[in-house]
Amino acid sequence: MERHALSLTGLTRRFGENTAVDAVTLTIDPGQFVGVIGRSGAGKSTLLRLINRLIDPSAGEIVFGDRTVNDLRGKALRDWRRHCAMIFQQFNLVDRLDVLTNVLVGRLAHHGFATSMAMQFSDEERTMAIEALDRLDMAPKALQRAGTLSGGQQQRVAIARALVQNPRIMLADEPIASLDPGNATKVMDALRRINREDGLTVLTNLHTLDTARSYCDRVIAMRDGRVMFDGPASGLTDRVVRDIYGSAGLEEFSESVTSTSIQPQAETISA
Ligand SMILES: Nc1ncnc2c1ncn2[C@@H]1O[C@H](COP(=O)(O)OP(=O)(O)OP(=O)(O)O)[C@@H](O)[C@H]1O
Repeated sequence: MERHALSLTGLTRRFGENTAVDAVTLTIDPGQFVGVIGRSGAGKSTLLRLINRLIDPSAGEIVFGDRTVNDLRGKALRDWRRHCAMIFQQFNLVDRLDVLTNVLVGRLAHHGFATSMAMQFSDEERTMAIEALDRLDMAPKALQRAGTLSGGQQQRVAIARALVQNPRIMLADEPIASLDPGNATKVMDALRRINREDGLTVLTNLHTLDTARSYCDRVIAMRDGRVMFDGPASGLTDRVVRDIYGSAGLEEFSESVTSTSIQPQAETISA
């Protein structure tokens, strides 16, 4: 796998008068597990969407290895999006399709028009999809309709779908915001395992401080589009958080959602 640093320089995105991401400059080394935190509207989602070019920057540069991502067009841009797998708060699975087919959807970007329209996949791709599901303890559900799974199970299927893209970077936009604590822990544990086993860079927006502290090597705190803190999770003391967010912000981010000590809970829907 290509292992390159991702560098953002002066990255800016304006929506009319509003500057959602304001001159962000940072470098993410390969294999880092990075959490982006900040209050609602701080620019976290916009930052992720800029990186995978779902939206275009108003100014600044995104560089991955020797590739200037903000200049990419056409096939090169499609390849980049394939290299940056993204998972979302709402999972975005096709409810009526089975789990295995949902994972195989992650392979479509590797296909030409005809085979992708026909949803034709090779045996090798099916094996790859089953292996990805197995890593997330979801292989037994491969033939079940995605819509019948719990939220935590759906998110793990979404991670498997992202993995079969063979990504260089995994972007996760509030991946646990809709999940109960037990499922949130399983999803974060899965991301951490992939990060450690594959050396895959993970960049995830989180809305709880304790999750960032438990899982991230590095935390980036944003406010009004700017980076207010960038450092190891251990540097995020209550004092730093209060300085960045004010005391109201501290309460907002201190609530507990995941904890490495939480025992896995029963899934809300079982097969
Ligand atoms: N497509 C858009 N059009 C106009 N304004 C937008 C658009 N997307 C984001 N914004 C604005 O940019 C700012 C940053 O939004 P963003 O969604 O990146 O914040 P966030 O930190 O991810 O918030 P949340 O935690 O609520 O998702 C907000 O003021 C938002 O209203």
